[in-house]
Amino acid sequence: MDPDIQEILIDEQQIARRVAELGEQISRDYAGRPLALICILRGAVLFVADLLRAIRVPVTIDFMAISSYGNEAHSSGVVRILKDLDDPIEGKDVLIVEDIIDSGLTLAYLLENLRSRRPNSLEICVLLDKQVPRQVELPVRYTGFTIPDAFVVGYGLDYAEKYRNLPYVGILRPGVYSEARR
Ligand SMILES: O=P(O)(O)OC[C@H]1O[C@H](OP(=O)(O)OP(=O)(O)O)[C@H](O)[C@@H]1O
Ligand code: HPA
Ligand SMILES: [Mg+2]
Repeated sequence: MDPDIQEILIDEQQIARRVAELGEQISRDYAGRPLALICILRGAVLFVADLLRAIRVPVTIDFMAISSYGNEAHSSGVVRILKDLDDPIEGKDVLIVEDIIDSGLTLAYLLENLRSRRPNSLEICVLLDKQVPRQVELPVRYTGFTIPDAFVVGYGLDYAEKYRNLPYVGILRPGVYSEARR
């Protein structure tokens, strides 16, 4: 295990099993409706790659890059679009794919922004739902796992751009980000 990781929360096999279940559920729900996935870069890239392969109905994928954490362990509160979608979503059945919902600020911003583009439907799929008092309540349709209030990394999630390559989701040793602040 990486020495910066305090504890593995969700291992590779648990992730694979849950992603397969989500793929089946999404395939049932969207049967007969062409589905447009929107992957929120960068954190959701591993999740979406696995989820896409678990979906058995016609599906397209587009990418949007958003950032609010920068190199910090807390949200800056300012959500910025770093890269917009390539294709219009008007009239489409859209599913936003995110790695984690924490404060909810990123998804609240995205919902409002994407709703204004008039999709036929707009739903949210998150791998991790962190149990924190939400600053904004959000209708999350598909959730992989609920996790405790700790800063996690791995399977796409980073701290200061590191640890995205870990195959599991683990709690980052708090010393790693407190030492970085000095
Ligand atoms: O619910 P919130 O408090 O808004 O936090 C969730 C968001 O924060 C992280 O993105 P980040 O800004 O770190 O960008 P990244 O995906 O490129 O790491 C994460 O990937 C989510 O998009
Ligand atoms: O716990 C987290 N880890 C990584 N990125 C995040 N963005 C919001 N919360 C987190
Ligand atoms: Mg990040």
